[in-house]
Amino acid sequence: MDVTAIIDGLNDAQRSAVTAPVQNLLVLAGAGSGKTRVLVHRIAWLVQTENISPYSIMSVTFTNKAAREMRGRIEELLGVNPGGMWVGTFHGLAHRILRAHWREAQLNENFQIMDSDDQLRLIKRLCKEMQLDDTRWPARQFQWYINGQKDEGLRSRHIERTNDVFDKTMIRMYEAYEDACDRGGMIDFGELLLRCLELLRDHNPKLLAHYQERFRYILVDEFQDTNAIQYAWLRLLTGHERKLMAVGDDDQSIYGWRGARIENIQNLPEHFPGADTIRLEQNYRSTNTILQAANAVIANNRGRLGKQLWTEGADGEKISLYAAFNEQDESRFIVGQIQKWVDEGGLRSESAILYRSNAQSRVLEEALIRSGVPYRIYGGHRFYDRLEIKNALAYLRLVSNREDDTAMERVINVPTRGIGTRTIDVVREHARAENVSMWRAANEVVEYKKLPARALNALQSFLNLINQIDTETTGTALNEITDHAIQLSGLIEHHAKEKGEKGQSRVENLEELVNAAKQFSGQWEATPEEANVSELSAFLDQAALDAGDAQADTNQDSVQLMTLHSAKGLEFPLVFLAGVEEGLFPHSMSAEEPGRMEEERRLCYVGITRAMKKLFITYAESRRMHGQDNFNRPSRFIQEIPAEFIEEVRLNATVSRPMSQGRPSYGQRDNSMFNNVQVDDSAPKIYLGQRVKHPIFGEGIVLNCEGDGPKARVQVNFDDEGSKWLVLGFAKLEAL
Ligand SMILES: Nc1ncnc2c1ncn2[C@@H]1O[C@H](COP(=O)(O)OP(=O)(O)OP(=O)(O)O)[C@@H](O)[C@H]1O
Ligand SMILES: [Mg+2]
Repeated sequence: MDVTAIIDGLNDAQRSAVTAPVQNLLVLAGAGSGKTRVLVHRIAWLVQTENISPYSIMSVTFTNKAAREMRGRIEELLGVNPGGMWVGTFHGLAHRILRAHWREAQLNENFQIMDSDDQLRLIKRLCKEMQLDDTRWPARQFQWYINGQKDEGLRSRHIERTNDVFDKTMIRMYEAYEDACDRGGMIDFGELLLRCLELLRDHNPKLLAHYQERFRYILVDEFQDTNAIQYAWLRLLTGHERKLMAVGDDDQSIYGWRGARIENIQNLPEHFPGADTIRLEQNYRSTNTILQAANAVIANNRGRLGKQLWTEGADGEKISLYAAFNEQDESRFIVGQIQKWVDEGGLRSESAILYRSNAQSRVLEEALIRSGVPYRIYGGHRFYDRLEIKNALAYLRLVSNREDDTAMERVINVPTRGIGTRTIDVVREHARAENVSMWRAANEVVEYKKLPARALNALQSFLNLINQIDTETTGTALNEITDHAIQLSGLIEHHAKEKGEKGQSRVENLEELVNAAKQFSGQWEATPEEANVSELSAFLDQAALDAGDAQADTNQDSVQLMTLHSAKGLEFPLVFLAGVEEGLFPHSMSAEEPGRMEEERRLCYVGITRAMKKLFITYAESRRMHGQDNFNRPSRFIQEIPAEFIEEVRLNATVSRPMSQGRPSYGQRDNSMFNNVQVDDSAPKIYLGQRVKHPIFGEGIVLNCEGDGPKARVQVNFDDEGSKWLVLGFAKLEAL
């Protein structure tokens, strides 16, 4: 047996972690210091030198993708397939135990896992049965409550009773939900862990003993993001044995909003006796510049466990900061840089675009599609595949064509409006019998009164709703039709009621669709073949094409797009952090709570440290969000990076940031962004970032200004004519 392959290529600290005797261990270290590498090598070491069978090892990772990669790397090191070893996510592993012991866990043999949409549908049904008014008691709120309780390991019977109506109703729903799940043999994600914990802890000491004996060593990656129940589960499985290796980084804890507890790292030495803490301080991933920038940003957080990270690597290139005029310009810039990278011999798959909110991907995707650059989105749907977008498009499709049965089926009761399955069955039946569309059938069912009055009313109001959206928007612009449809349909309100980031993100996506419509109008010109096609149906076609434009297949070299959250643990030679603006990142939702702001900063630390060679940070001076133009300031995180590590890229010119007065130049420009340029009263009031129109050059955005009064000069970036300097007094600019 050759162990050199396992310990070669490790530094001293890494080697001491890998070769430590079988005991509890905490590896606490910053990004890119080789934590995941240590974990993989330790598994190989245990198998090779401690004679622990792969069958006796469990390794917990954060995503299934990470689990697959880990398996591959272990196999490479060992030279054999580590069959029998359990590598997976907490949910995946709990699922495995439940499948094997469904009877003991009091489940049906064929129990079904519900995803979050199924779960919501069930809760809605219960709301109706319990006659809860869904405006006062949105189903999402129940869902959020139930999942939160399960993450804490609590069933309805464990929750303290109060006289508070809110608490009482939540608990009542939780009880009804538990019953319905048990009857139907269904289990949700949170239930996987909770049920497994109870099975081992409360019901079956023999089974617990079996697994405690079986697993002689348990390893956990990304330990900083474990929540209460995951932690309890680990404590149970390790028992009194000393056999846990946890690797993590308190600075990368980014799931606090989903119940992750950073304290689990602090408590570890107490709950897992004899745990040695090993710190890794050398970073192997990033250039010195990138690493210093990350260190400087995270230094602004308080209460850190404190780590030093250094690298032997070269300084590398400076971080490029690009101030885009708007989000279109930002995307164009990013795509241009990626093309340059590829032209110089790089791979597309070496580049990643990271963003804070899902909605940001649309404009980026469009720029990539326009330039024919293949891309993949991780941990999320492509924009036009997202549930809320498909629903909104279904309304538009019905407005455009009443005979579109798929669209009708999709949204007839979304959001819920009292049209039950029975009603839909009757309509379907009628459509089939008469060989007409669902729409016609629904009209006839109402006309012939084929259902009880309540059902008929509900159906009639749906038909009216579609007609109303249509008539009220005849002759209006495409974005207004879209806006009207998402408002009147109740989709916006429906998602706005959801608690948490998901609802917020769905609302943002819907608003983004309005932006997409507006942009489409600006670009669309009917070809002769399309003379009879309305702008709306052309828009719908394009959306369908975009959605059907198969995600670049795994083998194709493609750019990686993902949210910052899903980028955890990964690394890429070329990274773009897009939309680094106040309000977007840090997200406005985190502004009030100091704890949340620190979590945003950790997210920024995660983002910066994904980059190996080159990092671009971009922000837009004007961005359409929530249906209006926003002029956000550059993110505070940019200001937290020392100026020496940054160079600004602007209008094809690269300038080093002047250090005069110790203030970065963008800070000054940023302040002026909100001040009107002083001009005499006859000239229009122009401010930076504003859209203007020139009689000859057309429309553009004001980028810069010099001087004041009528002689002031402004720089305008015209959509078609490029950037020009003009004297304000003569230019006849019209503010738009
Ligand atoms: N001793 C070493 N010699 C050479 N390369 C190393 C060494 N240790 C780690 N690396 C490389 O450094 C990079 C980062 O390692 P790894 O992903 O394990 O870090 P990490 O601490 O898990 O990072 P993160 O906190 O982002 O999850 C990888 O490309 C890895 O192969
Ligand atoms: Mg890692």
